Amino acid sequence: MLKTNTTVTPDLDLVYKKWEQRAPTSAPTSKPKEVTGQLTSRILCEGRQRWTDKFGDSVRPVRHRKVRERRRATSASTVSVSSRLIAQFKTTPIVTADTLRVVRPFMGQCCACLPDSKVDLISSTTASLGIRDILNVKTELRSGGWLESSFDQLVYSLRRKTIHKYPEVSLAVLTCNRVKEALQQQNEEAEEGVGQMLPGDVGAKNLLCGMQAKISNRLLRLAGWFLLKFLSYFLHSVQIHKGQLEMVQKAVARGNPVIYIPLHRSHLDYILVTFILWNYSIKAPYIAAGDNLRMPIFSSLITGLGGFFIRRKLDKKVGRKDTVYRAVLHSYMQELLKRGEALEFFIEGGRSRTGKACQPKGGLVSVVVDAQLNDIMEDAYIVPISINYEKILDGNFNHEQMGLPKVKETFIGTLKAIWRVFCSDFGSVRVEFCQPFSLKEYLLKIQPVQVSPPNSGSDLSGQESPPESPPPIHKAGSVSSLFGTDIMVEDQRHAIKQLSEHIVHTCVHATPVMCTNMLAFLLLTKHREGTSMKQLIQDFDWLRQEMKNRNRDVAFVGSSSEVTHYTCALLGTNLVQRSSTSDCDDWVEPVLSLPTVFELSYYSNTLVSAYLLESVLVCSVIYHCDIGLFVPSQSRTADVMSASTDDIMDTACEICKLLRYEFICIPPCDKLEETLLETLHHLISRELFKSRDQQMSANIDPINARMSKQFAEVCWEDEEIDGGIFQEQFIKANMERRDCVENMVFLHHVLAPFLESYLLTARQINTNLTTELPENDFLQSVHAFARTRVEQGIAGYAESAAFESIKNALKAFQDVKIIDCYYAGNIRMVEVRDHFEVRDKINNYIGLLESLQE
Ligand SMILES: CCCCCCCCCCCCCCCC(=O)SCCNC(=O)CCNC(=O)[C@H](O)C(C)(C)COP(=O)(O)OP(=O)(O)OC[C@H]1O[C@@H](n2cnc3c(N)ncnc32)[C@H](O)[C@@H]1OP(=O)(O)O
Repeated sequence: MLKTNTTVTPDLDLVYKKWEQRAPTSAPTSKPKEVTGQLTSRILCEGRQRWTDKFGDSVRPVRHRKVRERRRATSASTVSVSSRLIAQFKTTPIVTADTLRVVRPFMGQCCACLPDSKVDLISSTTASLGIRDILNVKTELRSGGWLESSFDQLVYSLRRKTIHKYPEVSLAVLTCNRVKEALQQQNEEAEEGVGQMLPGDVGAKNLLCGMQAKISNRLLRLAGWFLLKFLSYFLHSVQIHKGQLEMVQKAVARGNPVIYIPLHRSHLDYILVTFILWNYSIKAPYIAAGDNLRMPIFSSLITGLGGFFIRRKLDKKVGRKDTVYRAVLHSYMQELLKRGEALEFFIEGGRSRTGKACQPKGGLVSVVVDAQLNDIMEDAYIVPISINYEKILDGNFNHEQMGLPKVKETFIGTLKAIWRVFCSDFGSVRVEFCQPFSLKEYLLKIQPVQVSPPNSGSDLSGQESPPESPPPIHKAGSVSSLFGTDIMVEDQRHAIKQLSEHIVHTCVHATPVMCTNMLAFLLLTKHREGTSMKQLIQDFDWLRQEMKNRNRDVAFVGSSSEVTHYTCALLGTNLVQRSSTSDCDDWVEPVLSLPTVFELSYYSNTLVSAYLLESVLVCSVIYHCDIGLFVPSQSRTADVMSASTDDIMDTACEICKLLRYEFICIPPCDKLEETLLETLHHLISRELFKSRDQQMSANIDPINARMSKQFAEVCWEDEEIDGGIFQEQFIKANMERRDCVENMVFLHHVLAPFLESYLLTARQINTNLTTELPENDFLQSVHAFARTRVEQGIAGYAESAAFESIKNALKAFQDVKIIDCYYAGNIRMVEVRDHFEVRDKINNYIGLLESLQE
């Protein structure tokens, strides 16, 4: 059968290509019947054969019949004929099979800094348990009787054990000392004329009523059945790793609270997490929901399914802490934790607008840490979660990346969005539950937290509490730092920040790579001017191998050719354009105009983390060695300057520091210098860089000596550094080999759009920020400048006009003490720092960033 297929393939391709050239895509019905018939059966045959070859007869491609029929009916006008055919038979590349167990890397394992958690909950079989498609319940209904086969979803739903007891905590919250003291303090302030007087505890009661969840087992069961039935209308599969869920089940069984912390990509995230847990009969978590979701009908659904409402900003007024609100929220969460309930919150504080993880927020994490430090619970398990979509359900964020305000959620808007979702195709979703780790172990490992007195947890009210008493409520007024000069608590704040960053870093590196991420990444880094389909498929293969080498999981299988065609169709013609060329191969081109390019870079950004440090080092070498990477190859000289490792490392660290609002480059338990040195070594071993030793006299500063020593240790283990002489390493780019140059250009392209945003922000600070300005006005002016550059064709990368990057750049320049921000009333102002070195500093940054532009 395989033989027949291989012989048939070229002929059919030819017939099909000829037909496609004749028939315009707008008239797909003109396709001759015999071609459609032949092609259809070929694809089906090939697909089935490949499937059987790979997985045997026991596993079938999962595809909902209704979806197939509906998609057949609706897809005609939107995608080209070839793409449409591929989309219809997409079961081949997308797989939800048990038997994938051997080839896939097991993602999300605990970091080496948590040795006990790393070996806890996991067994020798965990990694090999394989992938499951949650929407396919047939595999779970073993008996296969009449009832099961006719009403599979209903039977499955009724068999879930969802009768859990959810505690009532209102009384405990309202009578706890923290809330009472907060009310007392507020009333004292009101008497002094600063705040508003509240009768008794009415204020706290109202706040709690509007906040708390009222989980209903019946509603959960109904929602579970509904989702089983309808998710397959717009999703092909929801893939999870069975081993990961087994670990979560074990953690839950221990009775300690489990804290689910997902990265936030879409409104479907929280639905999927509870839905998956429901599938495994695990108790639903209490989920922190921003009060922007408080809408008629939806509010009741949200609270009934586990959501509790929190303010997106805790304090209503800048500079005035709402102590009562903070106390109520804090006590509510801690009462739940005391009773062993699971919590879930989105640590980034909102959905990512860029496809990259956002900087984590510490507020809710601090409540959990506080509960641990105050022995409110014995221990808690943290479960980082990463969810990735082949196509994002929430549309795109182009509007906000163009500097326009976020459109507010409304009842009608939500209904429209749900309708739109039901009428579209979003491919598959992969949900990665990382290995749960013990909070106790993490906190014990961090010295500053350990040394804090037992009852001095950091909390939402920013308090330090004396032992044996509830924490006193802080004094209102401080805007930036809560704790003033109290070093111990400041340390604790830092520890909570580190924990949050650790969680986000784990999630980012566990994120499975979808086909849309890979295609967008290739188009934006390697083929901005477009390429032939043949070349694109080759590169797709190369990138798959790269991901494997970098221990990243790729969430699909199948031939790169089919996956590439399918991905082009899924992204759609407004992002990726295809045209036929004379040599019977398609030409594929990314759409780089504003604002479409932001959507493409959203998908591409998932992969940046895999190349981040290499790209940083290549940028550093470009800056120091002044290599003509961007000049045409014929005028390029192989004889290039070399630079000392110290200089290269310093600049690389500086770039990482500058980009700290874009990426968490390394987990907080690692040292940046060491990780960069390892990466440098790796690049030398790949021959992208050449290294050369130079004997230096001992008259050197200790930092340089240490760096070179470290480098020598990493690169040349047997090399001795003795007495006053050491070997200083010099690095230069390998311009002699074409593949090395191409690789460097590629690695440069990974970060170049971000660096361009930073460059134009620096230039605007230098020239336009002559007096203090409202931050928003200044941001808008930088953004207008960025857009104009794109429109005039001056910009190297249209993505550089992304509003999010410009905002991050401004924050970074504040961090490196070039600008100052302060509040004038409720308005945030920016100004250039009044310091004699500031101009030199900004010019240095401009120099560095300009050297990295093509
Ligand atoms: C089977 C069927 C299934 C169906 C199933 C359906 C499920 C149906 C459920 C729906 C569920 C919806 C879910 C929607 C999803 C969202 O709505 S996402 C948006 C809402 N969620 C979040 O934002 C969570 C993460 N955010 C946070 O943690 C933020 O810190 C907060 C709590 C929102 C506050 O933000 P903020 O006002 O901007 O303040 P922030 O600077 O973060 O700090 C606040 C305080 O925290 C403390 N803090 C902050 N950082 C630190 C630190 N490092 N150390 C110590 N203390 C710190 C301090 O006390 C600080 O106060 P200050 O001393 O600075 O004044």
